Amino acid sequence: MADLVRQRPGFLMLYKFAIEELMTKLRILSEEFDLAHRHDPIEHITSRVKRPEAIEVKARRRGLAPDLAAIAEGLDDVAGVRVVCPFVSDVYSVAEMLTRQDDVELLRRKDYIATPKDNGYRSLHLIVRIPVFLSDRVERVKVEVQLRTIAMDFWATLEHKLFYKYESQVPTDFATELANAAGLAAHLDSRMEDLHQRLRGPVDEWGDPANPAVLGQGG
Ligand SMILES: Nc1nc2c(ncn2[C@@H]2O[C@H](COP(=O)(O)OP(=O)(O)OP(=O)(O)O)[C@@H](O)[C@H]2O)c(=O)[nH]1
Ligand SMILES: Nc1ncnc2c1ncn2[C@@H]1O[C@H](COP(=O)(O)OP(=O)(O)OP(=O)(O)O)[C@@H](O)[C@H]1O
Repeated sequence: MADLVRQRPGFLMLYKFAIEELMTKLRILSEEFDLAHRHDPIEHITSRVKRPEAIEVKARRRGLAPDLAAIAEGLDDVAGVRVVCPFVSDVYSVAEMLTRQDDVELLRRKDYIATPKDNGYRSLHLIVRIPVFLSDRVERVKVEVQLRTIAMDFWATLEHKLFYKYESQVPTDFATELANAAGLAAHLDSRMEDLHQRLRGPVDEWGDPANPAVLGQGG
């Protein structure tokens, strides 16, 4: 299957283009929101096209037929974008601003912030489909968008390194430690969110903080 993917470079190129389209949308939201509200809701963005070998492993695990149409249909994360936000409220704002765009079709939404996974994993996942305009046609391509805070990303990145791919082998006491650590990260997020809201204060009729002095912007 990995060879099949490699032999058709146009297949993965489509996902690369979809990522570029989505990254442009996110960069525009980031810059414009910052200008309008004096707060950038995006800390950083990363992306990846899944490697042919990883596509093969996952396609086999899912029992997919060995053809590109089955992979495109059956795998949602061949193209992946990860948006890391300063605050939890930013995660939901960015998701909302992205999914209300006319050409972004929301296929699935999993809120692992409202309902964390048993191991403690928290993030908001969206599967979206966006149009990619080619020389002779338009292709609608799926992209997995993971939105999370810096604290959630810190935990998930280290957990991925330690355990994610070896879930069944995690000893119980390790799993408990890990879930506790995720709880600490969530607590930190909630304290930082509280500070953020207090610093912003009530917003005026333009959507700007009514308390610029507190942000160091008062005359
Ligand atoms: N570090 C970490 N990442 C996770 C965890 N769960 C999900 N993810 C990430 O989120 C992606 C999608 O996970 P889900 O939304 O649960 O999707 P799924 O199709 O049910 O699960 P997968 O077969 O893992 O893709 C995964 O491929 C990982 O990149 C986790 O427990 N730890
Ligand atoms: N949506 C995404 N955006 C950016 N990076 C991602 C995304 N999903 C996974 N990654 C990163 O890509 C790297 C390779 O991950 P891989 O393609 O093997 O998938 P995975 O999501 O970790 O696992 P699985 O294959 O079980 O879904 C990892 O570092 C992972 O954190």
